[in-house]
Amino acid sequence: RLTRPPFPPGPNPLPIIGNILDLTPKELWLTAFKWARTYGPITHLRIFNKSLVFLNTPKAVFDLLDKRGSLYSDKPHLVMAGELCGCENMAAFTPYGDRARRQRKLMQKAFGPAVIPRYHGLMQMESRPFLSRLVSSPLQFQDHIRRYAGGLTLLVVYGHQVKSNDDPFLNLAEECVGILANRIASGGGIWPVDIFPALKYLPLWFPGASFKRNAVIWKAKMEEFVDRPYEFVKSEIKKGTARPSFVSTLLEPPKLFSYDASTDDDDSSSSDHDSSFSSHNTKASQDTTTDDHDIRWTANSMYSASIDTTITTLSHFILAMVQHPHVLRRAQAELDDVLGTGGDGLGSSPRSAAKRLPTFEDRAKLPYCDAVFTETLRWGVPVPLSLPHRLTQPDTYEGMYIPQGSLVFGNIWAIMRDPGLYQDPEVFEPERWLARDAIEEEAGKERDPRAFVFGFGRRRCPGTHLVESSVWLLITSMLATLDIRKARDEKGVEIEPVVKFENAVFRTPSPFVCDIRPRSEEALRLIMEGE
Ligand code: HEM
Repeated sequence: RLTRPPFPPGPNPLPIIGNILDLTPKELWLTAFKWARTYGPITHLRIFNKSLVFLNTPKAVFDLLDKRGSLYSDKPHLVMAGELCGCENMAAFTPYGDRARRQRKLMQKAFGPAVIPRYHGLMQMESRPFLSRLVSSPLQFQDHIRRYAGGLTLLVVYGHQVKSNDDPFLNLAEECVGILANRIASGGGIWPVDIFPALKYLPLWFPGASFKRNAVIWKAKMEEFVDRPYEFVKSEIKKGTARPSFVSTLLEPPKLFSYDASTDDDDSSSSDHDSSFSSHNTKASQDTTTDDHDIRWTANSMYSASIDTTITTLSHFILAMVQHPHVLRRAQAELDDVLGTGGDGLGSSPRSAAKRLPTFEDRAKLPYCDAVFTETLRWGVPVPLSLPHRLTQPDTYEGMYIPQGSLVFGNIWAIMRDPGLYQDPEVFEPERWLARDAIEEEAGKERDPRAFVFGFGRRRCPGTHLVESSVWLLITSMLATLDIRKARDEKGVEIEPVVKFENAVFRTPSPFVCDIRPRSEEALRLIMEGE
């Protein structure tokens, strides 16, 4: 003790309980940001005998979470979330080891970069109904995004097609992701029982054991969330009506899903969902040690992780457009130039809307739209403290001691709001990404929000490549066809959107009032085509 280096700096702990009173159940990233400004690249807190470490600079996150990934890729064993609430098998909670590697392999098969082009057709097919739902009930935009994101993953992972916002699987997912993110993981996910595991033996009726009574209810919900869509696929397989999907292809022995990278190029234009899997099913996978349990939980992990993150990102995009009409107009002008214009100029835009919806082939010609997407990720910071990693051995970094078992948070919020990295970081300014080679140059690469907002090292988000395509397509499709602006009251006065962030893990804006409508009659026709 006397010879080891000091802990990283941080707020003074109280005797025994440490810094527990410094933690906030909501928006912990705002407090962690203040610590970063006060204490520098690393902040250390102690909760009873557990260390919490916040890494506040790109150098600190890359040095530790990336370069020392073999030490920093475990996940905390949380008695409350994992054992009592039954989440220990979800990918984001799986300890680093064989099971985590098997799960990530499966996710790579479903959503690795080379596979994504196979879903392009499906995304394009789903984006038009999304726009049409948005136009018919714009105030429910978060419901529509939920349906799009959940629907896309449900179709790809379970072969289930969502037909309404009231879909039972979508409702179940919303309820469970809400419980997980805002109840179980509230305040960083540390409960007294995580500090004193013996508390788990308290009988349910015992005063102060309400956490256990809640855990019983939440665990039952989580199991239902994992099992119901999975059992659905099994029964569809039995009936012979299963759509090809990630789960069905892994479950049907003669059609084990095998991903063969050499076949990517010739299939990239595939435009129907079925071909994402079925055309590649003939070759049985030789290395499949996957069992029912792995498939069940991996499928659920991808599904549950895709919904809130996408809702959050796209809600930030809509908010940014409402608050920055000049950005919307510039992006629309770029799209009009590339897609061609026509029509009557119903909307307030200087032009009258694009002639067709954007496709992935247009992307290279739309640098400003790409800049809007990049800036949305930076400005919105969907998961501001990432998810905690656990350190498996004691470590020393720049003369500071980080104890074994520390929970380590990449403080993405502090990085995305660092004026040393991004001038006027609070300002939504896509132009910052247009400076020549802003992202390609070495210095630019280090600033690219994609290097941060999806987490770090061996636990980095496996959904990044899907998001890169699906969110880009939705953003550009909305820009091409819709005007997004402030709503007006009955006197015609603009209503400023009021936004609150009341979450513990995701930075999801509360629903806000805005006006979303087609840019022109022609845009409306384009949206409604095929309805
Ligand atoms: C804009 C959207 C998204 C953002 C910002 C995002 C961000 C993140 C972050 C910050 C993490 C924690 C990484 C870490 O521990 O270092 C994560 C983990 C994860 N994400 Fe995403 N994500 C998004 C969309 C998705 C989608 C669409 C999927 C599924 C298709 C997905 C699946 C997962 C899974 C399974 C994990 C846990 C990985 C592990 O612990 O090994 N995410 N994500």
